[in-house]
Amino acid sequence: MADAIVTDRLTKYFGGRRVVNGLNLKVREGSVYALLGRNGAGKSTTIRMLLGLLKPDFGTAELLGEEVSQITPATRAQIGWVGEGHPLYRWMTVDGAIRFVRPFYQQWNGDFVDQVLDHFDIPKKKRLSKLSNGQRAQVSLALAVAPDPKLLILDDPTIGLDAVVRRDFLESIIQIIQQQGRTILFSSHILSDVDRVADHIGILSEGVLRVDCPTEHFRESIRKVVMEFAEPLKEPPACPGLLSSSASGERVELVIVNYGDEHRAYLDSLSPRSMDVLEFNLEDAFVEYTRGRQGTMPVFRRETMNV
Ligand SMILES: Nc1ncnc2c1ncn2[C@@H]1O[C@H](COP(=O)(O)OP(=O)(O)OP(=O)(O)O)[C@@H](O)[C@H]1O
Repeated sequence: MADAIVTDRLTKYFGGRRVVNGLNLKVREGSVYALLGRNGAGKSTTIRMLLGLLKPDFGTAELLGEEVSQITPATRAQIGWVGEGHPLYRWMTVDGAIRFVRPFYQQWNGDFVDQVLDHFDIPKKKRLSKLSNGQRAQVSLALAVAPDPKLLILDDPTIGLDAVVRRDFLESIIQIIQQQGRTILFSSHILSDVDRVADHIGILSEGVLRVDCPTEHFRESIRKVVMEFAEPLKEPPACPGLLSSSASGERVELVIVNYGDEHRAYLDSLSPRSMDVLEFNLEDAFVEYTRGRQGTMPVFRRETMNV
């Protein structure tokens, strides 16, 4: 299947610091790809380069098969996006914002915009400056989806939305877009949303893409092993893929990446009195993975994992 987004060694420096570092990103057509990372990891900078809002210092990016710096108006019209903080001209009314954005696109699903505004009780005559942050977010998401884009790029779209709106609205947008085999790339810190809607995740750490694999694969690859021994160990066991370990008396906890039969056989050989292998949800797996130093993080990539 073709890739809707391809970057090749995409790099950005700010003040001599490399904040996006040789990024090779591939987002397959039809996928919902979540770009994750701790604060300052480089997500918005990456998205701004993809959208042509920021010039890379090195490397290239292609959207829908066209190099970002030379993208044609016809292709641009097939890309919907929402920037961080939902930027809109706040002096406009809701209706005015729709009339302003509408002529930029050949296709426009006006019914969808009306349905969204009705559903969330947003009066069309009201100025954007008089709406709440969450209501403005709803308007800007509706405007981004109205042209029925082939590719939707959203920088932290759930900022300012309450839990009900997040579920109701974001998920329905994703369903609508995905039904037609469209592609979505979004950044987020709400891992429960990501777990529900994203089929693939990328995790940036200090501008480096350390993880690029199916969401489920990442979640299931990280396990916590809790062991009780007859007496305290002199030092916690070391094994390949060990992310962290802690020991308290006879109890030892290990967090291990790519946990498998070899780990089990090795840990069994230490003759623990008991051993439990626990699964993580996506948020806990993300926290365990990203809380360490970058140098100690194992890499999960399509090319190294055959996925
Ligand atoms: N215009 C700029 N000038 C200088 N430094 C910048 C600029 N924009 C971003 N940075 C720096 O680049 C790094 C990456 O920022 P970026 O906004 O891409 O991170 P992020 O992953 O989106 O973070 P967050 O989750 O907090 O939004 C940060 O250290 C930030 O301070």
